[in-house]
Amino acid sequence: MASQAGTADIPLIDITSPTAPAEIVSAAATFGFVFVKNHGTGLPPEDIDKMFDLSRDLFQAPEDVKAECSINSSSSGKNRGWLGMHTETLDPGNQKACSTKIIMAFNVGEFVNGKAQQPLPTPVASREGDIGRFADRCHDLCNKILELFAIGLEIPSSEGGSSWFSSRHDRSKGPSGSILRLLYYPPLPPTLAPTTDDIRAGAHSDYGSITLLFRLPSQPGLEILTPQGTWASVPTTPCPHPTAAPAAAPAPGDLPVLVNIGDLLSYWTAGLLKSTVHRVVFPPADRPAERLSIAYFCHPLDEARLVPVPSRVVEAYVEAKAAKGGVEGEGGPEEVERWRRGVPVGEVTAKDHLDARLRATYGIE
Ligand SMILES: O=C(O)CCC(=O)C(=O)O
Ligand SMILES: [Fe+2]
Repeated sequence: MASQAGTADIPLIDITSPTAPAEIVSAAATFGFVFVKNHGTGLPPEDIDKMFDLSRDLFQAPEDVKAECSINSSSSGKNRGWLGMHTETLDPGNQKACSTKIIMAFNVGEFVNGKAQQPLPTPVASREGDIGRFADRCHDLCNKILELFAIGLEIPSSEGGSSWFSSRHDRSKGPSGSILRLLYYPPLPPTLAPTTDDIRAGAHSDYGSITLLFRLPSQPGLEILTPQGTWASVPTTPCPHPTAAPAAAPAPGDLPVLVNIGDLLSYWTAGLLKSTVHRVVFPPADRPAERLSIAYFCHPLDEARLVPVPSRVVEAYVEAKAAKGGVEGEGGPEEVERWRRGVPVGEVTAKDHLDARLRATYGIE
């Protein structure tokens, strides 16, 4: 098992800066995670706070109210709705059976004309508009970020240039597997002190293109697996520069947005952009024991074909990797070969990829 390291020194980026494309590619290629300053995201801090309030109302609702919108119900649709504890097995080999709920989530799929395409639990049904607007803004931010990646990867304008990725995430062209997920990690009763082996969310990588992650200032717990095989905690506020004056505690919505690369974008870039394994651990005893977070999993259009990215930066990376016979931990010759072929075995479209991951995680067919 990986040992504990310190804190991950994940860079903080201003997406409106002219240097953002190079900075974001470098952070994604090094850490797979990057902090994005709230400024320029199009996500007003008040909206983020409002989503946390809504999330609290949802999770405080009685179990039977939430269960009406279960992910297993036929009216919710694939990968949508309420998930209780053991519905999700992120890391079956290492996650210990803890006899209480360790993670609860509500997955909201794409809206059509401002309407959710699944039942919403009573406590939040009247706030459908807020949820839809937040998901839309998250998607728009993801597209801004994907544009920065396209610029940073120097995709020629003859091939689509800065919109190479975002055009494949343009929801006006069709459905995608994008999901807004509200997460709640309940406090453990004192009789159930977690052992060091108990993990709140098992080690996993995300499936899609990129994930936006919103957390609360007083609720750490997220850790990433470093290339050295150790776990490093991800601070809720980026580490200040050593010489900077200590900042006042930020309000939740003022925190930078944490962005991470998913498997699909990593695959698409032959492993240049890293899809980093991460997990959520229990907090030290002096911290509030419950934890809330919100994730937006951005996926390409279902029918987006997984063709090679026309980028000389990616190509140079592949050539360098091939020359070394593949780099350990960054995908070997097989990955290089898959990328050269352009189409992974059995996965022609983004939907093929997502379906394969959902089958492995939830047994969803
Ligand atoms: O709650 C968190 O901080 C992370 C959640 C996560 O990684 C996920 O749902 O994929
Ligand atoms: Fe995740």
